[in-house]
Formats: sequence, C-alpha cells, structure tokens
Amino acid sequence: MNAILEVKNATRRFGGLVAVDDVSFTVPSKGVTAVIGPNGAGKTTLFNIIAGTFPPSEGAILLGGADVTALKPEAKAARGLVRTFQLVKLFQDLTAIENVKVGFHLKTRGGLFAALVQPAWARNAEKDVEDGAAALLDLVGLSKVAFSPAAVLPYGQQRLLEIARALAARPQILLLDEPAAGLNAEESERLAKTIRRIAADGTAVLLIEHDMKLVMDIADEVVVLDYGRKIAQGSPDAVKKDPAVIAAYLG
Ligand SMILES: Nc1ncnc2c1ncn2[C@@H]1O[C@H](COP(=O)(O)OP(=O)(O)OP(=O)(O)O)[C@@H](O)[C@H]1O
Repeated sequence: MNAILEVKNATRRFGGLVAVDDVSFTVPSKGVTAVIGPNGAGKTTLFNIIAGTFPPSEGAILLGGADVTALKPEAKAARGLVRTFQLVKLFQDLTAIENVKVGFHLKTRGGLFAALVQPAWARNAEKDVEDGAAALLDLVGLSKVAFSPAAVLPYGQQRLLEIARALAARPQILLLDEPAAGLNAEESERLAKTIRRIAADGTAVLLIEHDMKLVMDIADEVVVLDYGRKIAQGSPDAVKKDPAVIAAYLG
C-alpha cells in the first residue's frame, strides 16, 4: 500500500488529560479514510495534530514519507496537505468563482499580488485559472451560483465552495473537518458525491465526521477513536459490526 500520510504513535496531553493516546494509522494515497468516534473521543485534537495547528506531545506525522510533525499548517499545505475549516472562512464579498480563483493564485507563480496587479504573463495564466475554477465549481455542483457573492450562498453551499477552493491548491491529501455539519439531507448527498469524485480524481481524502451514515456511505477505511485511543480500524462494514465500536457508541 502506498501511504500518503502516516500517523505514528501520536499522543496529545492537555494537563493531566490524554486527549489522543498513542494513535497510529496510515492513509493510502488513494481513497477516502474517515476518523469517527463519540463526543470527546479526540477527533478534533487528532485533526489539529495532523494539520499542524499544534504538535503532538509525542509521536510523529509523516507526509509522503517525510517527517512534518513540527510544521505549521501553511508549510504542510505547501507540501500538499490542505485542510478545510469547520468554520467557513471564505471571502464573503467575492463571488463563488473569485473565491476559487484565489485558491489557485495562492499556488501559482504570481501569487495574490499578481492576481491583483495583473502583469502580462499573469493575464495569460488567467484564462487557465478561470477554466480551472469553473471546473472545480462544477465538481462541487456550484456552477449555477458561480457569480453570486459567497455571502448570499446558503451555509451548505458555502461549505462546498470551501472544498472547491481547497482543491484549487491541488492537494495530495485533503483534510475535511466535519464536512457534513449543518448540512441538510440534500446538501449531505451532494457532499458525499463530491467527496467520492475528489477521491476518484486521485486526491486522498481524510475526514473526521460525526455523521455515521455519511461515513459508512463514502469511506473506504474507517478509524474509530474512543477516549483518545484507536479502538478499531477497517472497512465500514467491519467497523459497524465491531463489538468495541458498538459499545463505544451505545455507552
Ligand atoms: N485545548 C484543550 N484543553 C484541554 N482539554 C482539551 C482541549 N482540547 C480538547 N480537550 C479535551 O480533549 C478531549 C478530546 O477532545 P476533542 O475535541 O479532540 O474530541 P472530539 O472527538 O473532537 O469531540 P467532539 O466530537 O465532541 O468534537 C476532550 O475530553 C476535551 O475536553
């Protein structure tokens, strides 16, 4: 198996509390991997360790085989690990397509400065960016609202837009933090399809999620946490039947 991400014996303590306790797993470079667990299981803490919000107290994070444990989120993003936020952070005054274009400009030669001042070579690249942004909006099902300001989009569409913008940075692995939170059934359905398409296009997806149904529908591999420890890992079907998982969710 070709792993894009390795979590090796990650532990995180807050004072006397062990929020993440010696957790290890690998994320293959293809497919959808989900981390689930009851409230307080340590999902958000693990996610923050992986994204670089804060380092683990012990253990290591490897990205493409390289140790990135101590790197900040921006440095990890530059190496291909890109996250979306639970709290939507879009440019509210920009249109949907402009928001995605910003994602491209942060990665392409000109950067944000060129995007604003537009030298000739940046203008030539502009058409590619426009086409790329339109394609990403199509991927997440937002073509119809391309020219609406982000501020007027319903919450669920803003979340999908954030995914499109994250993809503009061409991540090798996309981290999604509770992507279904606050979505209605139709939006959840759209999200599930979008995540499957992202994975089919060759980007590894790692998500943490409360919504068991979404996870069971889209994940290839599921990691289950409880009280900071990994209590199970396997296919959605295997995990669903695992007595330790059933006990954790009922208990
Ligand atoms: N900054 C912090 N300081 C102290 N304790 C913390 C901190 N962050 C998290 N914790 C504790 O660590 C444990 C794991 O929390 P975490 O938020 O990672 O779990 P979770 O699985 O994401 O939960 P939820 O599903 O409710 O979001 C909890 O007991 C929580 O109270």
